[in-house]
Amino acid sequence: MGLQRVVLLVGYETVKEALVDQAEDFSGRAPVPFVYKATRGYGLLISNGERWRQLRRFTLTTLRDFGMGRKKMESWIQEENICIYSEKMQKEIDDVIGQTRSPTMEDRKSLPYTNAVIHEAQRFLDIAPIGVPHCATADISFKGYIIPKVSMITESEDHWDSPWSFNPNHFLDKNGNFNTNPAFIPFSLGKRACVGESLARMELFLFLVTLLQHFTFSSPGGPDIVDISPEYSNFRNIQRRYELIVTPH
Ligand code: HEM
Repeated sequence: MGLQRVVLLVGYETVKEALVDQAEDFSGRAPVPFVYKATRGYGLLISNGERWRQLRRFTLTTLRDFGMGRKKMESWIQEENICIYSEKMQKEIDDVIGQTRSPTMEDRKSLPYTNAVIHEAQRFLDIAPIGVPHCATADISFKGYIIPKVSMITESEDHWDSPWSFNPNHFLDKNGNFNTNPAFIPFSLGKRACVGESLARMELFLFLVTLLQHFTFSSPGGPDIVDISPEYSNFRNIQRRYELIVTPH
């Protein structure tokens, strides 16, 4: 962020109050120096004002035309792949889908544990820990403070039983049913929220379930030697590299 002043919004309620209840005031994108240098201010992510409005409308329409989050997209995603493992997820997937049929988004309702693990992985890995900084569109008033037009605004959250542990129970009720938590906002909220959210969610679910249907993933030194803390943590949390043993079923 260099020497620019930053206002940090902490806690889900504060973030929601700013990005949803006062959406227009907080819809500006801060000129993050390295992004600005790479893009010269062009493109949906970094632009502001009329250019951003037009790009956003165009992008959402185009993604919709390509079928983002729809049935057809589902069948394209089913043909690709990535990784992760857990015996419990594999058992749930075996019981509900088996190993021959491809998963569909409809299956998500019947796979609460797998769905909870995906949500917990996104929460815990926290790849964009401060989101993508916003800026106020004018001198605005928020919670009794005046935030000048150029201030940067970033986000942070804190709403979990054990925020620093990987625990899928953050997304399960006591009967093992999937339970959403409003503080889960990896795609952010409001007018600047991620335009790729439904595509990304579909990919995460279909990739993971397909992989676990066909492979078991293990670590050469056993699970205990895997360090799941990020190797670097700054604007992004960068995860460590691991060696994996991938065994087909
Ligand atoms: C797991 C995957 C993803 C995560 C966690 C993620 C997260 C985010 C976050 C936190 C923002 C900033 C929102 C804000 O400023 O309040 C964002 C913006 C954005 N995302 Fe994503 N995203 C993901 C995948 C995608 C995909 C697949 C696409 C493209 C199809 C995409 C396109 C964009 C664009 C264009 C913006 C800028 C929107 C704007 O400034 O108006 N993202 N994303």
